[in-house]
Amino acid sequence: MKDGDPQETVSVLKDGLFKGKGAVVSGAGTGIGRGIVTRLVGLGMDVTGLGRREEPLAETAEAVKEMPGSFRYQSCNVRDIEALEAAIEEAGETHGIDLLVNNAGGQFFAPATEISRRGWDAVIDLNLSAIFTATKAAYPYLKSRRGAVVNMSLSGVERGSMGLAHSIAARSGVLGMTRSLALEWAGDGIRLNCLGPGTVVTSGLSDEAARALLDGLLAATPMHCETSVEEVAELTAFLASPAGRLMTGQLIQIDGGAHIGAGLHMIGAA
Ligand SMILES: CCCCCCC/C=C/C(=O)SCCNC(=O)CCNC(=O)[C@H](O)C(C)(C)COP(=O)(O)OP(=O)(O)OC[C@H]1O[C@@H](n2cnc3c(N)ncnc32)[C@H](O)[C@@H]1OP(=O)(O)O
Ligand SMILES: NC(=O)C1=CN([C@@H]2O[C@H](COP(=O)(O)OP(=O)(O)OC[C@H]3O[C@@H](n4cnc5c(N)ncnc54)[C@H](OP(=O)(O)O)[C@@H]3O)[C@@H](O)[C@H]2O)C=CC1
Repeated sequence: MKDGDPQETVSVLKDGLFKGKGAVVSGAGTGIGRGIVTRLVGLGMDVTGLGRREEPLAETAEAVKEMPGSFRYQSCNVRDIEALEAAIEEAGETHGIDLLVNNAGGQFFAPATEISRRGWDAVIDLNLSAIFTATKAAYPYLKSRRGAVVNMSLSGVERGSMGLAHSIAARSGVLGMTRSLALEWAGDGIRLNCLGPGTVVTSGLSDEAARALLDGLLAATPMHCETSVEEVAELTAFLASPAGRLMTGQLIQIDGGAHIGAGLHMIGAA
């Protein structure tokens, strides 16, 4: 996506769509999270952003300050259960929750034999347990607004992946949880879905080891292209919109066909 404003290029939703609506986005200071905040605030939403570091969150605030909605942020480690519950409650009381985006996440690449129990627990806490905590804490607010949840997953999560046993286990758990809560909460009008982005070039993928993977990831992607932050943001907003009214319990892979192609899951096999 090289020409023009990348968000303009993929924008299909109408201005003011989310005026008066509220959202919580975790991992809001960087990469995909910042892109999602930017689109939601651009569409008129009042958004609370969470993350551990204040500086990137403040940069997100600066980037959206002239937009139609509003953005407030709170430093919060989503692995701290009480802090996360309190942050969700505060956001719910401040502007209501029509949309919860569980985006904070990450892992390290390592073969299973090199993942210690503490390393396993760290990745499960961040990518599975924190999502359960946030979603459960948001339930009363989601219920009163007939809201939506978008959980950030990975392309190819159903296939498994070399070097990501912990992360794939966590995100498979999130998919199971998403589908189970989609059933339990359908009567409340709450919808839950997972998004599986392919390769998104963000700061999270900028260290030397990760960059070395990029060529392999793109070669294994049938469309040989990256997924843009703006594409993930537009799809997230779509899922919260009236057009997404009947979508629940889905894993939507936005990845140039990566999950049906040669196999990102074999990266690192050589
Ligand atoms: C299907 C294939 C798709 C491929 C595409 C994949 C694209 C994915 C992209 C992204 O996810 S982008 C976002 C990327 N950003 C990150 O991943 C960064 C986030 N990572 C972290 O924050 C941390 O790594 C962590 C996993 C949350 C751990 O955080 P914590 O601060 O708790 O860690 P430590 O206290 O340092 O260590 C805890 C424990 O973990 C072990 N460990 C840490 N790194 C490694 C490693 N590289 N290899 C092996 N083990 C590691 C560490 O040693 C500690 O264990 P003990 O030594 O105490 O036993
Ligand atoms: N980039 C990619 O190719 C892909 C990414 N994904 C997933 O998308 C999501 C966003 O990734 P991306 O934007 O690329 O990566 P980033 O590393 O830029 O974003 C991760 C965000 O999560 C926040 N975060 C991490 N740990 C915690 C924590 N314990 N408490 C609160 N916030 C935390 C970080 O903020 P802080 O450090 O300040 O806490 C950061 O803002 C992740 O779940 C990632 O795994 C999925 C597929 C592909």
